[in-house]
Amino acid sequence: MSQQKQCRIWSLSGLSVEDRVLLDSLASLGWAFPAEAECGSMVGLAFVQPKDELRKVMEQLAAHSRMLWIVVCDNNQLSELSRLFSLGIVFDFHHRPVQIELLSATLGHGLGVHKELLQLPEPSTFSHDMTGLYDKARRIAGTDISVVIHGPSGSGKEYLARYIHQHSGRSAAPFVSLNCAGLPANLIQDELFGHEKGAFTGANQAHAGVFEQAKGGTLLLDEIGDLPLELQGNFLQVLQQKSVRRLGSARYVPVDCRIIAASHKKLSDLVSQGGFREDLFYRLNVIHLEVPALAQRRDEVLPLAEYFLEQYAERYGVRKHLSTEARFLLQEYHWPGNIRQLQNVLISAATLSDTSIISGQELNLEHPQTELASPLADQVRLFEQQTILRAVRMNGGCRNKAARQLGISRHTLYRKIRQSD
Ligand SMILES: Nc1ncnc2c1ncn2[C@@H]1O[C@H](COP(=O)(O)OP(=O)(O)OP(=O)(O)O)[C@@H](O)[C@H]1O
Repeated sequence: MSQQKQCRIWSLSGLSVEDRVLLDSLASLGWAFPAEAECGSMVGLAFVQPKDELRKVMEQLAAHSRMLWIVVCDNNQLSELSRLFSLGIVFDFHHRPVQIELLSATLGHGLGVHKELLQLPEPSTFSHDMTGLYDKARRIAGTDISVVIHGPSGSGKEYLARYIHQHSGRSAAPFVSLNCAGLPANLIQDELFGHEKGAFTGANQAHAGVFEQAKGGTLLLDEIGDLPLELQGNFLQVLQQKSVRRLGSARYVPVDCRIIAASHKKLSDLVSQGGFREDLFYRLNVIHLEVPALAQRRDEVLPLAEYFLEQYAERYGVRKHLSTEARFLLQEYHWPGNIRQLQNVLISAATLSDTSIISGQELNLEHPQTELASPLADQVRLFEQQTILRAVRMNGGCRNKAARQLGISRHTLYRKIRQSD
């Protein structure tokens, strides 16, 4: 179902006949009201009835404060409910009798605003492989199956996880991410499971762990391969029991979130090396998604670069363009830091370049490290191959033109290409 004109319906004590007529009119303007579980929308239409206890209304809407609420109520309830407005929980009010066109416009505006507020990532996939990956992600988004995403740092693992969340029935609830790398075990434990006030010296306040924070939504455990072995056991227990207990508490809280684990290390390798529990691996790795390094999807480099420049233009009102040389260098670079590095390179070049055209030099790309350990002859051959490849690409694939540019005969160029194949 298209998410474009979806909104969630909420009501404490059912809908009146008048409200149902209103919904029919909205439907005729293209609005859909899917069930909560299928609804990808972040905007909700809350119906408040004259007999509703306003305190309860407030509590319930505040509990779903990530939703953007538009309230339909009676005129005399407006002043009391306006507190919700000042708390930032309600986006707008419409009082009965409602003007349908105006309400429809408010809902549309709400959808736009919410999307911007959360900066939901738009899928920008420009290669066949990546489109396939995102298609797969969309297919599994509707389920609660555990997913493991593997790929190098900066390649877009979290982006993909957010995409799954955004396309799931859980999108109105929080997306919470915890990076398990580089934190001492006791801190990770605290972040995962939380603690009660007074659970240890210095625990001045109760703290909800990420399982609780992600209630109803999605929990991304990034760099799960770095989770200490002793905590892997606790984590598995949470998954099996579907409940979590804060440190210092006797109470188990039900866990209601989809788990996505990401790692730049291959979990199956860690299992065989004894660094990751096999039972946890099988529990998590129901669906495996592989995000390739940017260097393995070179056809995406230039479209992504253009996409980042467009984003820059939208944000700063200045559209910068890439010179031919800059395009060529971007295409040739080895991108050890993947999409994150590409994004940083473009933002910095767009900011620092004096003119509207970004030159090759302004990209400030360091040269790829050649293997100094390899013999000189191999390095020369590698350099020659790269130069030829570059010349052929720069000449739109025409080998005759490339040979002319390189100052060698057509036969020599063909021979060298054959040798490198
Ligand atoms: N398909 C995409 N289109 C646009 N931007 C993307 C895409 N994939 C990733 N990005 C951007 O690239 C940057 C790095 O992505 P992300 O944080 O998802 O990588 P990661 O693999 O999770 O990195 P790390 O392992 O270091 O946490 C982010 O700013 C993200 O918005």
